[in-house]
Amino acid sequence: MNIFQYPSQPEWAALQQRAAQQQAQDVEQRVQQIFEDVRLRGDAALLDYARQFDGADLAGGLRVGPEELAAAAAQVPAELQTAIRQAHANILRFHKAQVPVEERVETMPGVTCWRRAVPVQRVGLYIPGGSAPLFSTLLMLGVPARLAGCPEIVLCTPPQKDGLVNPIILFTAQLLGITIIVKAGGAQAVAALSGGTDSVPAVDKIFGPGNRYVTAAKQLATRYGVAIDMPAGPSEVLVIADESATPAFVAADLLSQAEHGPDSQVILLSDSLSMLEQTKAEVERQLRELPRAEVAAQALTESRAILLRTPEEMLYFSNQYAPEHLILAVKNPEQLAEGVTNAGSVFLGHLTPEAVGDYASGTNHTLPTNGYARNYSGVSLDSFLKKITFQRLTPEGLLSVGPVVETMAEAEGLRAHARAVTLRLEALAGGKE
Ligand SMILES: NC(=O)c1ccc[n+]([C@@H]2O[C@H](COP(=O)([O-])OP(=O)(O)OC[C@H]3O[C@@H](n4cnc5c(N)ncnc54)[C@H](O)[C@@H]3O)[C@@H](O)[C@H]2O)c1
Ligand SMILES: N[C@H](CO)Cc1c[nH]c[nH+]1
Ligand SMILES: [Zn+2]
Repeated sequence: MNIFQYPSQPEWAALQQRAAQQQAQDVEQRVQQIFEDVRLRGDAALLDYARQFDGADLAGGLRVGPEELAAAAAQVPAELQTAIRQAHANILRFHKAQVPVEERVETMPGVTCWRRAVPVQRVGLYIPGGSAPLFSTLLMLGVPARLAGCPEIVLCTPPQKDGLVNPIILFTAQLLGITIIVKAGGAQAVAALSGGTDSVPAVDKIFGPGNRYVTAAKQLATRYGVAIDMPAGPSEVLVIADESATPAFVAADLLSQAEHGPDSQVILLSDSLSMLEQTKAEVERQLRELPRAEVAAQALTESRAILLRTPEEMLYFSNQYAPEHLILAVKNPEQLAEGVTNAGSVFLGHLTPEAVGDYASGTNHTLPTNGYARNYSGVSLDSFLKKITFQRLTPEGLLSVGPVVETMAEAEGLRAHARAVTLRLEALAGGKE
């Protein structure tokens, strides 16, 4: 982890660059090939890629069968089952509070308009499984999908080498009542969801994070008329720490995202050189104790510790970078939080590690990365709903709004629009309605 002291503003752009951006073109080409192959060869291509990328022989088929599903719970320790149930309850509670209220609005006398939230009908949930089976991500996607009432939920996740799906993922799927589970990962899973194959139903919207192949494939899927939640790629955290922070806590927070993958990115900002130096030393010390030290160490080669002058300057840097996660490890986090304009999710104070949002506090951990926090929100109940507007006019309503429409339509030169109103107004005048 390199320390940069008081970089000038023109130097900021390089420090804010994501490592993943540099290889984007190679990945896009590869993903395009995979996509075309799956759309052409369907299940046969999925089976080949499972062998090539996941080392799995799926002779038994691409779908998880009832026996595999039923056998899962017995392999999940009771303590973990209880923890998953608690996280499920918290996530459900937070997302339930997002249920929209259907309100009828009378814009003019007799003109009533309303908006109804309707679930996206067919959704695909991608659950990463490459280097770690992220069953927590299934809670983050499955809870809002079920709450929204999506009638068809298709889960895709890479198979283990033995051709089975991780039992904790299956246990979580059962808890959520999800039964269509496909053993496919990476770009090939996204391609299958976007066009359908014999084993994979096509969906209307694809959700879920993943590595750079998954993220690039989701973007490609939009060209085929499929919606996506957002580009949620390699994990990131930016920590703003002042001298009140505890270096060991900050180091643990940085490492918690670095351990996700070699392309994760972590950034530390401080107005105290001593805080940067102590945290760097802590990172090196704690790194040695991690089972995924190699992965985290690789991510740390692209990480930065940056000395800036004031809390305002640190916030300005962070808003420009637009991190997926922002930790405010400062004396007065509430005040600093007021100024946050670009971030996926924000963690306030010294006792709020980012890890609680990853698992169990209740907020969603599927968040925009790679600077997309500038223009996207994280996944929420809303992501699984479409809002359809409705309206109905009474005779009084037609009399009040009709002339407005006639005038505007004539001014736009759209006579048929005007006539659609005029004919009805004449009918009303003639007593036909
Ligand atoms: N942004 C978020 O909200 C969020 C949440 C959780 C996880 N994540 C991120 O998700 C990612 C999970 O990545 P992962 O790799 O562990 O699992 P993954 O499931 O995303 O990817 C595994 C798949 O990648 C494909 N793949 C691997 N190497 C390939 C290659 N050379 N060419 C083509 N395809 C290849 C394979 O098909 C494999 O099945 C991490 O980067 C993590 O940081 C992000
Ligand atoms: N930090 C990840 C989102 O970037 C989510 C996650 C899953 N498990 C642990 N963490
Ligand atoms: Zn995490």
